[in-house]
Amino acid sequence: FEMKSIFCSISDSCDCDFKPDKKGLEWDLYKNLYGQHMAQDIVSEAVVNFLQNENPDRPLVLSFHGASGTGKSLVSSMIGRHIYGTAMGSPYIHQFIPTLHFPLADRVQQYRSDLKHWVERNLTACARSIFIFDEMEKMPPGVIDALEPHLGPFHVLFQTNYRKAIYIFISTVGQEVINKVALESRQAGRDREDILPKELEDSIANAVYNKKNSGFYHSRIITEKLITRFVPFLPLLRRHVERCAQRELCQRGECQRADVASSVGGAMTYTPNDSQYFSSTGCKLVPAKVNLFL
Ligand SMILES: Nc1ncnc2c1ncn2[C@@H]1O[C@H](COP(=O)(O)OP(=O)(O)OP(=O)(O)O)[C@@H](O)[C@H]1O
Repeated sequence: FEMKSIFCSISDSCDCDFKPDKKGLEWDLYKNLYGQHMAQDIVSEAVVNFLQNENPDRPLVLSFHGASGTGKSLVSSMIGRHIYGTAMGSPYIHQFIPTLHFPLADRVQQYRSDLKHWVERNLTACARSIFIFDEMEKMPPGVIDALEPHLGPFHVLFQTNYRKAIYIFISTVGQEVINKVALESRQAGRDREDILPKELEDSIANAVYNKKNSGFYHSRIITEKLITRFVPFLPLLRRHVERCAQRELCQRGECQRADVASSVGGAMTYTPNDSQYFSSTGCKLVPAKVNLFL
């Protein structure tokens, strides 16, 4: 480990066992992520461009937003899989879960210092590390700002290159804004695929900045515009839920049971009450419902 760190500092190019499969990532997003045209486009473009760059001038910082079960964790594991060949098993992919790693609001100072040192240590060992912060809505405010200096364009500190890292933040904050735009668009008879990221980005940034008791509340990461892209995940429709069910069935060798996929679609709860467009749990309960109907 020591030798490797020294080598990495000197060469400024410690890429670990970084073997990006850019085509594989694009294909996986296109084929296996349903109903999320914005996430497909933004993630493909941002990640592929970033990976192509031998010497990026700042890290890639993505923030995923949307309701539960819409594919946020799925996309973060796709990114991991196509960069390090394994979703979460790689020593260069680090996942933080606030309720586990930062449970106490009165320990913010301690968490800040732990987080900063921990990220620095990992980037010294592997400049292409990936850091995934799940459930940002549950992180005590202030903790994440410890990373502010690392997310910007300036950092080559103590010979560690901080600009090759990928940070992914995941949260449900912003779902109201996203779901509102999805609903209005549907009511206006507009195609779902016509919703553009630029209609949502500013409102998502506002929502996270103003959401009390959550990770980005009054965070300088937002005011300093250190998030490369906000990635909106739309609420899923019944047809997407049925596709999730169909895929689950195929994985179990029951591909022909379209009747089960349809029953699963029928068994979900949909919102809003009157029009029943959007699955309130996305595809999350699909495996459980498949068990029920199979
Ligand atoms: N858009 C989608 N396309 C295909 N499969 C999906 C999609 N959304 C969810 N799924 C399926 O549902 C499961 C749960 O989704 P996922 O964990 O990605 O949700 P999430 O958005 O991260 O929600 P949460 O915040 O509750 O964790 C995934 O493993 C995946 O199989």
